[in-house]
Amino acid sequence: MATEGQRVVLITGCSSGIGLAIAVMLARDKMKRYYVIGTMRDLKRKDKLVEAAGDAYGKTLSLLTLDVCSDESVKQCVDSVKDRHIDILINNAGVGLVGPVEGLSMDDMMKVFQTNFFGAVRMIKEVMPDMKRRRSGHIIVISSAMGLQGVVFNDVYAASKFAIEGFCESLAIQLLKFNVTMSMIEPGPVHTEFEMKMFADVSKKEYVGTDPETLHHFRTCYLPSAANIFQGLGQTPEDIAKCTKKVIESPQPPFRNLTNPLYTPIVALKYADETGSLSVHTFYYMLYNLGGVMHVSLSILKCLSCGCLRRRAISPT
Ligand SMILES: NC(=O)C1=CN([C@@H]2O[C@H](COP(=O)(O)OP(=O)(O)OC[C@H]3O[C@@H](n4cnc5c(N)ncnc54)[C@H](OP(=O)(O)O)[C@@H]3O)[C@@H](O)[C@H]2O)C=CC1
Ligand SMILES: CC1=C(/C=C/C(C)=C/C=C/C(C)=C/C=O)C(C)(C)CCC1
Repeated sequence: MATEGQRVVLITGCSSGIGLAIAVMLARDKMKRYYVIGTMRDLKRKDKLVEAAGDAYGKTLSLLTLDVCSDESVKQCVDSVKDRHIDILINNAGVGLVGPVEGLSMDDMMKVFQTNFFGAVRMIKEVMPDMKRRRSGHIIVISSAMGLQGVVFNDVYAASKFAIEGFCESLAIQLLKFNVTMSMIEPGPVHTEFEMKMFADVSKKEYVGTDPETLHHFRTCYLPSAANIFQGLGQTPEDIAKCTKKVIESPQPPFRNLTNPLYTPIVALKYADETGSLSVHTFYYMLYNLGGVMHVSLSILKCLSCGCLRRRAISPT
């Protein structure tokens, strides 16, 4: 149970990846400032978390079952927390989906929205009223850089993250009146099971109904580029946990938090040209003309982010 002065943190989707890393980092906080309730839809998958948490398990970390797609599971879980008191809610549970839209089933698309959008909404609906009443709380959503900028062949996944961004951006304004803070964490690619599941899914699916030309673009242009981008720009779940902890501990937590300075220029294109043409045409060019030399584009991106290109341009000697 939480002790006096500890902040109670409930995290969804802690069986792997980012959720697991955040749970471990907060539960192992040197000053023991957090009492973490790590949740997952199937407690049979708890071993990795328990092992990574070490002696924090049973002290500053406890586990509960929670499926964000079920009203009953969400209510049961929150009701079982002492006084339903949650200081920080971290909506992390999420699933990916890639491929040509015409080759994806409506069921697969709905599952993405059920988890990434309605799952987070269901959690917020259950936890937020208590926070408002107490005039205190912090709601965090592990969104994505794809919640700000669409990426080819990720149409439905990006839409689910845009949806949760729109929902939270609207809600954040009202919540200010109740001293409840809202923050989005927006990672680019991160090496987790998400990446493995995506590539495994792609190798199984046939995308029936997709014309050969589109399938060719997907398989020979997009997939190799995406693999390069994960390899060249991918962060670790611990990087995202560190960024999330910093946001939690900030006296004035920002609403938007891009986690990857190397990916930031990709999102910045959107703000550089409000018509949207710059980003659409740049990504078209990167995908279809630079696909084969994506590693060169990534090096340029890295140099843009670290500033060395600018420095070289200013003093060319
Ligand atoms: N990896 C990446 O490149 C990026 C990921 N993100 C976002 O980060 C979040 C975490 O993903 P990541 O750690 O990478 O991927 P993982 O696949 O490693 O983790 C996803 C977690 O969500 C859980 N989950 C899925 N559906 C449900 C559900 N209905 N109820 C409860 N939990 C569920 C999974 O549980 P189970 O084990 O039961 O399947 C798993 O614990 C997601 O929201 C994702 O969109 C954002 C940007 C980049
Ligand atoms: C192919 C391709 C791109 C791919 C980006 C990818 C694959 C990003 C993945 C992000 C993830 C996985 C976010 C999770 O939420 C760019 C860089 C836009 C440039 C144009 C070509």
